[in-house]
Amino acid sequence: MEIDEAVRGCSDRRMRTKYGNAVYVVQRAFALYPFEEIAFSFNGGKDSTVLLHLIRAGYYLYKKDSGDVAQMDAIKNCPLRTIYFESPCAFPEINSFTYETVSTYGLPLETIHSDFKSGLEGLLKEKPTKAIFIGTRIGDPNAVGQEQFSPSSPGWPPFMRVNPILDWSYRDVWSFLLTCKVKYCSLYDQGYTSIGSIHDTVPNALLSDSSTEKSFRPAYMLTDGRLERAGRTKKTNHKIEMNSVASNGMNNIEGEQMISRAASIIVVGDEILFGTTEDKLGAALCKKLHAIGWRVSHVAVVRNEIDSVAEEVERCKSMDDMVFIFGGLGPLHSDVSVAGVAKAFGVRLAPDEEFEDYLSQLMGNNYTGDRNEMALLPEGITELLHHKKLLVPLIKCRNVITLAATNVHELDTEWGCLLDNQESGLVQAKPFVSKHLGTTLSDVQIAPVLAKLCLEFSDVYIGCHRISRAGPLVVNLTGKVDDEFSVQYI
Ligand SMILES: Cc1cc2nc3c(=O)[nH]c(=O)nc-3n(C[C@H](O)[C@H](O)[C@H](O)COP(=O)(O)O)c2cc1C
Ligand SMILES: Nc1ncnc2c1ncn2[C@@H]1O[C@H](COP(=O)(O)OP(=O)(O)OP(=O)(O)O)[C@@H](O)[C@H]1O
Ligand SMILES: [Mg+2]
Repeated sequence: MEIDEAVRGCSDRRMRTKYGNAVYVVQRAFALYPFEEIAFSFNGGKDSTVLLHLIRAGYYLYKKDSGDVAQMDAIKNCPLRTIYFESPCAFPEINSFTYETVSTYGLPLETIHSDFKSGLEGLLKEKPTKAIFIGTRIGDPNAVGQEQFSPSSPGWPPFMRVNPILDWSYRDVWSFLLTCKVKYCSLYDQGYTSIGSIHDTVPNALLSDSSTEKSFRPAYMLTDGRLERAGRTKKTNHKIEMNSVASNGMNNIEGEQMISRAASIIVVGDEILFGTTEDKLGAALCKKLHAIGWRVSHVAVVRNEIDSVAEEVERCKSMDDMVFIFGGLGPLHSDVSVAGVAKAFGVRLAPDEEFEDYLSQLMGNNYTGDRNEMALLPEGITELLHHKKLLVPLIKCRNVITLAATNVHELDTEWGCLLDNQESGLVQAKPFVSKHLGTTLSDVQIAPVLAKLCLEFSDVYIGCHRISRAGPLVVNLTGKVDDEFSVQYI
């Protein structure tokens, strides 16, 4: 079978792994459901073209494994029921490719001329349909929360959505199509990277060829797969939307400075709780936040357990403007921080191609790329914070920033990068002003004075601490200065 041979014979280990997992899903679907009750949702797009060839390969392997050896030569194609929702707004190139392809591969086509939901209702009434193969991939707007086998949503007719390429990246799709040398719709060679209707799809501007006017490079040349939908004009790109919300960096409008900001810090480390290591980073970060006028509401040390991290993140993320996490980041069994953040936001971990590129550059041959657990980041909520001084960008999930620093020196660098980066959301707030007073008055003498001051100046922080029981008491007064240089307290 030519697809199976092409992939198994290629040198791209990651491709072979992705292919192996996807054809396994296809084979299980054939084992689970009667062949005539399975359909393939095909629309001539690149993802469904990949899926078509995976289904052909999976069907061949399924038949081979079931001992249908006598017929093996005959199984060049997979005569699976194929459904196409044809719309008058489809590109003519998509329509012609779809029709040509089903004819080339002997697919019995059922064309549906209504919207997805009512079309599927009609289909299920007409013919029992238990499962439908779909080319959904992580990163598609409708992929969030789906697995390789996901029942249709409430309100939709009942069937199993089978998504064999759910974990494939944009680059995986193109590696496969090019490795197998299969035909794909001609629009992809004209700069289209994801195809909707003629009204909402244009070539991806990131592929525009500056040397020749109005010409675009082919879709496989797009390097950042997250921007594959940049040519879908009417729909907003989730990532871009998030960036614009978060684009309130240090040099932002003065109005931002009036707002009081609070952060919490979560330190992940069994070794700190065992008492074998001392946390220095929490204290250093408190100082840095204080220096830019942020209040630290809370520093917590938690165990290297997904649930401990998740519970703490869940508490802090809704309480404070920003949450910082240290520790538990990397490939070790105890590195659970990112998984804890994902759990706190109720999303799963999904492969991030860009992050993976950084890791493979950093680790060279030690990073194999087919086991990419370290490049799994919380789906749909992750932004990468880049800086030329960082070898690997920092991970920001909504208002939670995961720091990679393991000592104070590394923290200094990362902090500088965060302050430089507009997307970090670290706005400069009004600075604090602090005064420290020492007194040898006894606690009993000073207590009523401080109580009165607390009542009178409720927006000034008044704290006390001692170096020793017998020594002097240090009183700390902290507030913020307003524009007229009088004290406007927090
Ligand atoms: C065969 C098939 C099954 C679908 N099942 C569901 C479903 O169960 N729930 C749902 O919300 N959308 C379902 N959809 C709609 C898709 O989520 C999505 O809206 C559609 O693929 C359009 O994607 P696009 O906006 O990227 O073009 C289904 C679509 C197809 C083709
Ligand atoms: N009009 C349609 N008819 C049949 N199936 C469809 C249709 N639109 C979407 N699908 C199914 O949903 C999947 C995801 O659609 P999507 O548009 O993201 O991918 P694609 O069309 O294959 O590739 P591209 O992202 O380049 O447009 C398709 O692979 C296909 O299985
Ligand atoms: Mg499409």
